[in-house]
Amino acid sequence: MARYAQVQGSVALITLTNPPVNALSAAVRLGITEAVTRALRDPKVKSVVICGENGVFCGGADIREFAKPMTGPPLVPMISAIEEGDKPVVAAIEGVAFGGGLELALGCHYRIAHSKARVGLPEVTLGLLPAAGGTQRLPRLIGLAPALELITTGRHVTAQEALKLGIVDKVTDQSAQDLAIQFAQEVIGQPLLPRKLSTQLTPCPPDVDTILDEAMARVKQRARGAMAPVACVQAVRAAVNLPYQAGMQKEQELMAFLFRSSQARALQYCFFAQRAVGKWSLSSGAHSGNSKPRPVTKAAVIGLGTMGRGITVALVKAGLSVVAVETNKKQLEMGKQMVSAMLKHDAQKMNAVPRLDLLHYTTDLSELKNTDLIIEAVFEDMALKKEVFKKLSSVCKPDAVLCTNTSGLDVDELASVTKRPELVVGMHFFAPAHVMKLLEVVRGSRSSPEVMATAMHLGKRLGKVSVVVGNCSGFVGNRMLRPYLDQANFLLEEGATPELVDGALEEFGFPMGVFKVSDLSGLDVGWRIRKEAGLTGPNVDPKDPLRRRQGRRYSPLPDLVCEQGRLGQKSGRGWYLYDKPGGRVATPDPDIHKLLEDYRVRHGIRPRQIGSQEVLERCLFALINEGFRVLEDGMAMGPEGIDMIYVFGYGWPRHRGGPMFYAAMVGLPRVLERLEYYQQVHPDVPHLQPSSLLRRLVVNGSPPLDKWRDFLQRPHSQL
Ligand SMILES: CCCCCCCCCCCCC[C@H](O)CC(=O)SCCNC(=O)CCNC(=O)[C@H](O)C(C)(C)COP(=O)(O)OP(=O)(O)OC[C@H]1O[C@@H](n2cnc3c(N)ncnc32)[C@H](O)[C@@H]1OP(=O)(O)O
Repeated sequence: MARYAQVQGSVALITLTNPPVNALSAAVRLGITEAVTRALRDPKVKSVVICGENGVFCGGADIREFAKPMTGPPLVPMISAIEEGDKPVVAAIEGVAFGGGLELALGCHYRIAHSKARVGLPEVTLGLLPAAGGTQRLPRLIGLAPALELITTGRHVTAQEALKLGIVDKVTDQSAQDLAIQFAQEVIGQPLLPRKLSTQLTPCPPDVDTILDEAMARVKQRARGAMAPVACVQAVRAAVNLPYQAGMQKEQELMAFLFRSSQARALQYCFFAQRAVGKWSLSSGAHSGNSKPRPVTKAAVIGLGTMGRGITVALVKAGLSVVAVETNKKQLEMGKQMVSAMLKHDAQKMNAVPRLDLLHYTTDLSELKNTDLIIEAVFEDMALKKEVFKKLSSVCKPDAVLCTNTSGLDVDELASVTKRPELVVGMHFFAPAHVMKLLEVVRGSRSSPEVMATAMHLGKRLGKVSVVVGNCSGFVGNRMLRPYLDQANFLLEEGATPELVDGALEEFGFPMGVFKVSDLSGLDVGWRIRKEAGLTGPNVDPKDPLRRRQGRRYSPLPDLVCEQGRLGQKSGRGWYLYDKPGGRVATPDPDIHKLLEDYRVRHGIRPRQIGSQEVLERCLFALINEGFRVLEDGMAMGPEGIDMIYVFGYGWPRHRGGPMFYAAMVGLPRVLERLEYYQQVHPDVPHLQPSSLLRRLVVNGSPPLDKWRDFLQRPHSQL
């Protein structure tokens, strides 16, 4: 796991060999320890180079080992032995030096990086802190403020920035390993003490306490309840206030606390879940490993509304040539201006040139003859979308892939109007489409493996976390949102206020509560959908009482709010009051409180005190229950997919792992018991009826999440 060789006569070359990222597993740590001991003992060896095989220095500690009992030599003494030795050690960094990998390099006396390499301490994103001396050595090397920033955010740094910051000593376009070997010979005999970071003091500006206090305030504000960033600041404080050994002691104490936390488990689960969803499989046996994507060099977007514009920007940024089609000339001109502005803004931030040359705008669908893949993003109306698909089917080349960006309409119905249903697939982007990381790739019953591979591959090129989902109403994300929204509305009827519900959800870790999000999206969106579904407006069954629709409880509160012209942020009033139309600062609105009070009086509802716990249980457990139904119906590959959809598309706090992971953390028996309780109290709310999968899992002793698949009734997959 670490290869030893003697090169150029006097240089010991230690190569980490643990593909794919040379993670510091027990075997690698043992290999390094033995190799370093050998090099330090061998009188013929005058200096040492440490590098990684296959163009990667090291991706850090082996995260998979964190769930198992620790074995092998620990990292801290291993790195100390390198630093304390009397021979110069040079780290040759190619690819990445992340986490424990960078800490290993910081224990070396010199660091040489390839120009394409990246370094960083991303432990915070795993709910941890750099606990192999990173919080003590990095501030000593680059100073307090930059070290705080890197450690609390986990940001990756390019070789060029690392050179500027002083993390690395040299950057090369050639082989970092060759330069390191040459350099290791040049530094033989030079004093080593100034290169041993543990012997140095952290360079501190006079306002050190202010810097630390401000950093603490900043991370607390951003962390939304995550503990690791706070612990990172505490550890770095120790690098300023304490001698090295005491600082290391503090680092270990803080790490021990984080290491055992449910947040660390959740964040590490997310790390692997994010990678797992990319490895999709279908019930037919096709999977990501045996299905080849079609080449896509030229794409098209139909419709230049908000979604179409975002999708266009995302495609151009990924380097694709794009034809943007909008039949309305005025809308086309507006879309063109907005897309150009977005691309220019993005390019400016990255100090790059906007690729406007990749774009072609037209009102004419017949210009799509040569495009490989088309994404339809017109208004959410089945008749209109069908008309577009019919035209696309006759205009586009026979092997062009046709995608729809519908947020919940039936992909099969759209496919049925084309002559190539096997080449039709859903690509459900989330607004703003060039920013949001989530993509639901919706498999229609006839979508071919090749077309699934193409959509998933394109998602990856766009930098999205793409999740394969089944073709059901609302797909996965929006389907699970419905019970959540319903519960929030019911809570208002029963005595809550929008700010009480939102407060509980924000305290839980959502960036915005449900009512603030609704105001941001525009309340008319849901209003229109409810009208079309016959839940409000002229199509309501006249026999239905006001608070009951289609055999179940219904809250007309959102409709009443819309009827008053309160459409959310854009109209300056929604569930909250805003300073102006388009304003963003929400303040509680006495008119909404009055509306709620009058409503309760009118319907004879006696308001009651509602606490945060009830808000969370009713909103989140209802959503989770629908997640179990999604699994039961075979609409998702597994709980990991659902969790990634919620983390990347709906603001679910990552340190809580996603709804299904959260359910497992809370305990499935508890979730079931609370759902049963609320179902008894609200028998007219079917979505509180616990799903049969949840019941089966509880009866079977609540197996861990990765075993849930075994309890699905077969054949179940609709994928
Ligand atoms: C009980 C009380 C105990 C108390 C105290 C305990 C103290 C313990 C002491 C520990 C000391 C801590 C030391 C250190 O500070 C901690 C760390 O180093 S944590 C790890 C930090 N590193 C990272 O976060 C990097 C994570 N990886 C990446 O960012 C990327 O994978 C990459 C390296 C940039 C490569 O990206 P890609 O090329 O895109 O490839 P993938 O991402 O798809 O990865 C490929 C493959 O590799 C797996 N993998 C990647 N990194 C790791 C890793 N560090 N460990 C294990 N596995 C890793 C990844 O999962 C992929 O595999 P797949 O999932 O597809 O099977």
